Amino acid sequence: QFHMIKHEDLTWKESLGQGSFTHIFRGSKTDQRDGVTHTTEVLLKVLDANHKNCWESFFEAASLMSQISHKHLLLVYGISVHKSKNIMVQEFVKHGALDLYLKKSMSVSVSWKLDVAKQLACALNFLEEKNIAHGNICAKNLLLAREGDPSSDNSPFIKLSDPGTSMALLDRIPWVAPEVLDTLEIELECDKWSFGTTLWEIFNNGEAPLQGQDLIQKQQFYEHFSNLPALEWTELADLIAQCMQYQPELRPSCRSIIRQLNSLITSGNTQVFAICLQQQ
Ligand SMILES: N#Cc1ccc(Nc2nc(N)cc(-n3cnc(CCO)c3)n2)cc1
Repeated sequence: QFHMIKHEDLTWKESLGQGSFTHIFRGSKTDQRDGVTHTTEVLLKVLDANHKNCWESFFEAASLMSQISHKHLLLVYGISVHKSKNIMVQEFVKHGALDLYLKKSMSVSVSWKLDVAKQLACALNFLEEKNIAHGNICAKNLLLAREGDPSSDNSPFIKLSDPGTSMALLDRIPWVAPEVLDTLEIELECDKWSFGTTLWEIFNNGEAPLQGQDLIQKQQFYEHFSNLPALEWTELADLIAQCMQYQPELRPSCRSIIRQLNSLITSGNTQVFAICLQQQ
């Protein structure tokens, strides 16, 4: 159900790091179209040979993303199978994963963060309308295509990456919704929970929630119905709390999330505007 790419059409460049079961490389692919050779910069995501057992979810993720297209969904060109390696060929997104970007550049503004949050909410709304659950929403799976900088006033642009191989569920606490640990089913409401966790990450400069806690402590976080430490901005903390409700049916719809983000953007701008007026 997706395009097969010949191994000889791929060029491998430097390694860009390792995920849990995957290794990523910068690369390029060539293809002939109407007799002309095109070379495209790509991201090569290799699934470790010794994790072949989860290659189904790897390819399922790829095929899901390649069947639908949206400006905030990562483009997957296809897959390539060579010897014992399964390779997903993705569009190369210029600035890489958002969690690393936020950790590096501590100076992104509140409006920048709200803009990114709104783009993610739009991507989720698109998936919700197609009744597709992503299952692995987190800052690491948000890729930054455009930095956007305050001077030239152009805004950031993100792409939601493939769900990736479903890592061990306990490791994904507190991104994975609590009910998933019981049902092992990914529903639309699960993405709302993960959206709340990702919002928390974005407004904590990419810091991972429950950083450094071991699996027992993470399991207890759910057993005690705990919540993440609330942000100072109470309206934003409220939105995160709504998304991270233990009862899935009480979590807000994407439309409600977008509406609340819009009013935070407006109120944020109003506050900045008021401060500017005071300073005149
Ligand atoms: N320095 C640097 C730098 C690194 C990477 C990119 N580009 C890119 N493009 C993609 N399609 C996917 C990813 N990617 C990054 N981490 C993961 C694993 C977690 O999802 C996937 N990175 C750009 C610059």
